[in-house]
Amino acid sequence: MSTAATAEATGTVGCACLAAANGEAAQADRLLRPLLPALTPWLVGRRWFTHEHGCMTELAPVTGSVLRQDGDEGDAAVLVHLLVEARYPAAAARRYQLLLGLRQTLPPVLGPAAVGAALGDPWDGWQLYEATADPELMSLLLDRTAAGESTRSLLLSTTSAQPLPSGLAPRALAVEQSNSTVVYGDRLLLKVFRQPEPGPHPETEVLSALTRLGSTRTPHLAGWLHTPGTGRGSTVLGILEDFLPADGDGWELAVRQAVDCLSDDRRGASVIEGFTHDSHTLGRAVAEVHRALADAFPTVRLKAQQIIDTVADMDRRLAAATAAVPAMEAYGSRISAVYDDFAQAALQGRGLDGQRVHGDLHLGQVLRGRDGWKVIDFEGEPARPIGERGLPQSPLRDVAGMLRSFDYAAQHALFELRSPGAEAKGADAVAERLRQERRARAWTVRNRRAFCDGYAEAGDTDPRVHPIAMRAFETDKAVYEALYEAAHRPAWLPVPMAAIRRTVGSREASTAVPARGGHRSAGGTAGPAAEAPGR
Ligand SMILES: Nc1ncnc2c1ncn2[C@@H]1O[C@H](COP(=O)(O)OP(=O)(O)O)[C@@H](O)[C@H]1O
Ligand SMILES: O=P(O)(O)O[C@H]1O[C@H](CO)[C@@H](O[C@H]2O[C@H](CO)[C@@H](O)[C@H](O)[C@H]2O)[C@H](O)[C@H]1O
Repeated sequence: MSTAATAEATGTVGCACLAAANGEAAQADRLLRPLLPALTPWLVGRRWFTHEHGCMTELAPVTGSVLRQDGDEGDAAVLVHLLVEARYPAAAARRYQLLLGLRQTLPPVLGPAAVGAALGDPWDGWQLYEATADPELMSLLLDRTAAGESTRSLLLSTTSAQPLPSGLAPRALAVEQSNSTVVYGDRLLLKVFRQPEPGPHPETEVLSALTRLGSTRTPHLAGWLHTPGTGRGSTVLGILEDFLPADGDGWELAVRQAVDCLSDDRRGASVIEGFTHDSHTLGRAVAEVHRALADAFPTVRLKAQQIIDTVADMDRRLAAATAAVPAMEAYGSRISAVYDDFAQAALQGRGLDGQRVHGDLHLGQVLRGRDGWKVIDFEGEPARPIGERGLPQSPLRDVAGMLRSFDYAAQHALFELRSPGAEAKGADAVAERLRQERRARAWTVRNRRAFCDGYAEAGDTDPRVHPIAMRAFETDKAVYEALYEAAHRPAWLPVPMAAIRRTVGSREASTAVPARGGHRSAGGTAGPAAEAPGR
């Protein structure tokens, strides 16, 4: 890896900064203009691009900078860092962070990252591509910013006075969700936020607090990329954390085990119980993380008004989901009844403990390593405004997210086992399918129970003593999932819809709607042995 220097927007080598405060957008505009023709169609196809109602009218530059290797002959790879704003006639603008590579000729290995050709100076005819796929450029980014030779619009702050390890080989993680991730030599991981917003970032806040506390259940924060300034004047662009070696994330491990457990061929006593120990230790790990978060951030007692506000928020989400998912309409009043139970319990004086939470906890957010489960991705729920994600909430929300995830894993295992045209293959195939469905339900119940047992042992509360709150949180999560699936994976929509059907059904079947005075908390009291709702 050669050394590097920053270059000006014009592409002239030797100037350490791109944009002075004045005219920053104008310089970014000069950078963006030749890239726009190829960039726009590519951008709208990204998994992290949000499609608003109405056509995007403009992709406007906000800031831009260029990093290039020192001493190159003008034909080496160039890294263009851009913040751009997608603008719409009738929706708020959205800001995106782009890391783009430019080379005169694209090597075949970078073919899958290709965006198109630049048109106009200073890179007319150069090939544009997604830079996180290019190890050379990702080394350049980390080395330069770590050396403090950043551009004016891109800085790296670190949590330790020790220098970062150098010479680590970068590789992009193939999974691309809301963000893009690059691993450096299995030591460090850089997560690039694709829709960065000004102000403090929930994940930086949580990981820096937990790193200070010495938490062993979460990755240590090594640093963060950001724009200059302080408070709301600065934008966190990415975080650098320890890479946690793992045999897999909870989702892969759970689905793999559930497939074995559901199928006739692979079943045995050890397979049936296969994941329950993991679910149990996972419950304990999540309780430990909740305890650490309660130590690091303020805790509150959520009283009637706050719970009523939460219910109003759930109702708003339900309205949005009903507009987006026609099948939701049939359940609207029954879902509202689940939320009303929660509000009623609060009005009868039963509160809940509130604290900083994860906000988007599911099996994909936990990694199983040699020393147990680790919890990652503290960005909070992507659909919530960033400024609200750090507000104290009931940790039962996270528990509800994880319980929903066990249902997802079992349903996904069923999907993987589906043999096309089973019905046409006769009675045996139909009977096998029914067996698999029964086993999927049993797998879910077993693992939810094991998780709650672990959580109750290591934490302050057993989620099952709060059936009313849990039913509301799980229903709200399923409504969120329906919205998410409708937008991103319509084929998965039946999973949350089936959960909603069961949850409203379980409310109607139960006699759990409590009599006045019969509760300890807004969650209600069903006794510690009660099964978590939704089954
Ligand atoms: N500290 C870490 N150590 C190892 N792998 C990680 C770490 N953080 C994230 N990952 C991996 O990167 C993937 C994406 O990370 P995540 O924080 O969930 O990003 P996103 O917000 O885009 O979903 C995870 O599913 C996990 O496989
Ligand atoms: O990981 P992200 O922060 O991007 O979370 C979003 O995407 C998740 C899907 O990748 C989505 O999770 C839903 O699907 C999971 C299986 O793919 C399942 O384990 C979760 O229980 C389910 O909610 C998540 O809701 C969304 O915010």
